Amino acid sequence: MEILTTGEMEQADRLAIAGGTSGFALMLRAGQAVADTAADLAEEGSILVVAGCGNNGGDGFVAATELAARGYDVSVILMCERSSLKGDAALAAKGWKGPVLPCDLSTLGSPALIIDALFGAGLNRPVMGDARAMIEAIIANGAPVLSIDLPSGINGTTGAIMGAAIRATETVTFFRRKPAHLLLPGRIFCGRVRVADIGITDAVLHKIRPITFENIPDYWQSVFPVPPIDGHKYARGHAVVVSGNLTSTGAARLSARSALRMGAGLVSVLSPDDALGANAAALTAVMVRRMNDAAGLAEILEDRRINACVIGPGAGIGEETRALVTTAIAAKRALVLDADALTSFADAPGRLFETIKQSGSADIILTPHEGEFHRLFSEMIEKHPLRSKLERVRAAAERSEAVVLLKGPGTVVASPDGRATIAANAPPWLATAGSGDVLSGMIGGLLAQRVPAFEAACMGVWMHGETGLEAGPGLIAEDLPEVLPAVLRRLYDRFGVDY
Ligand SMILES: NC(=O)C1=CN([C@@H]2O[C@H](COP(=O)(O)OP(=O)(O)OC[C@H]3O[C@@H](n4cnc5c(N)ncnc54)[C@H](O)[C@@H]3O)[C@@H](O)[C@H]2O)[C@@H](O)CC1
Ligand SMILES: [K+]
Repeated sequence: MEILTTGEMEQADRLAIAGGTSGFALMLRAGQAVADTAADLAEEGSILVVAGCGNNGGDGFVAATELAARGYDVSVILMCERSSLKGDAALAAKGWKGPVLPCDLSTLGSPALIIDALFGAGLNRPVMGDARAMIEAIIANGAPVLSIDLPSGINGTTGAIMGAAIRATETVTFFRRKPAHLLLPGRIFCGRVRVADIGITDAVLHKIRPITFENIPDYWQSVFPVPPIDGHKYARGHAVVVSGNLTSTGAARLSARSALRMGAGLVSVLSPDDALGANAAALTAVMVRRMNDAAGLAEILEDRRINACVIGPGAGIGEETRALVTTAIAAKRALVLDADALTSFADAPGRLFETIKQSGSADIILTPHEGEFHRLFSEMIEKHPLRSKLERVRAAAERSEAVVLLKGPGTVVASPDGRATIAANAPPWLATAGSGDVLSGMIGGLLAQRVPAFEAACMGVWMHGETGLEAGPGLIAEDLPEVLPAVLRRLYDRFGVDY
């Protein structure tokens, strides 16, 4: 499902209006959708609408009118003079026949529900003065809040808090979600999000050409790998994972096991001599091969059947790892660079980006967490400190010419061609030691099955989140590959794949 920035949503409104649906008709539908949700949230008791001076307030007036017509006890507070309302908002206010209370914090009372119609997409500066005092009074009131379009104070495009913001119980937005409904901190402030149809047709998307999407199976279903009945293991690819030395081998094994569970036909751990025994003793279906340095890796990669490579989990930081990375890039294998493979370039990220650029490879994925991301892209972050996570990852993909996956709550994946996805399915207990190693392996397993890099990264992130949900609170990283079959089975059922 597409995600629209507030600018793109304005364009959608304009295109719908140009197509013959008036702005006021859109507002009427928006207000009615809000009234429907309000009726679900407050079966009895009074409803207070707090309206701002723009069209978000207009939606609030329509909802108030609709709810009063349904017999609810509704009151409206307006943050400006009624006479200063313009356009559709002024028309909407005309439809409201009840009193309009001035902005007085003492008149909030004890409503069963507050409808937040202060600011929506038009919020364009930090909230101060009366508006901020009102937001704080609504928070202090404690009544459930239904926000229209966005919780007031949240920037729709970045998800940032502009000074102060309402914490909604539920948010009703229109046509498509906005980045703030998925990006943190916005997502936390939205509560449940409902997307209402207000009569804008999907045809407008052909003109808008959105490049941001929710990371859900619908988005990558068309490239989800399903082995054919007559397939054999080599057709499912061979992934290799580079192991660290004797004291740090677990991460690579965890990653390798995840790649195998994800469906790679064969997976090998490439191990230095000192760790061969440890790796061999701990692995069964995953194979072990000796590999001591970049020359050894180059030799192994002469086998064209090895088509995907994961470097980073427990690999160690330094020149040796840098050499392994440049060797794998030069060998043009689909590649996941994680953890130590990224930190090894912290002092000279340009060297990594230049190597990627020269290779012309489209199948390289960088999977940093926030710390590693800062180390690699510090120059860019210093230049544009206020960018949202979405904007930062998109710029990083453009800079590195690789797919960039920034881990954390609300993982964002971006492609150098501009496409990006935001995930919202990961539970917080997924933040545990080794979880990232599993993710890199899952993606490696998808690359081995020849899923294109951007989709493999998106798919891996979503599946990783689902395995977190499946394993539940208390999970440890080892649990994640073990519950992957259950997640895959559900996906097969959802996609209607026979098995
Ligand atoms: N035709 C349309 O464009 C539609 C718009 N809709 C609604 O309209 C909303 C957008 O309306 P608007 O563009 O009028 O914007 P808003 O109603 O979100 O707010 C804009 C007003 O707030 C002021 N403002 C912005 N930041 C402020 C701050 N920090 N402190 C004080 N004042 C501030 C602006 O100067 C402007 O007067 C959407 O969120 C949605 O709820 C819906 O009715 C559907 C149709
Ligand atoms: K609002």
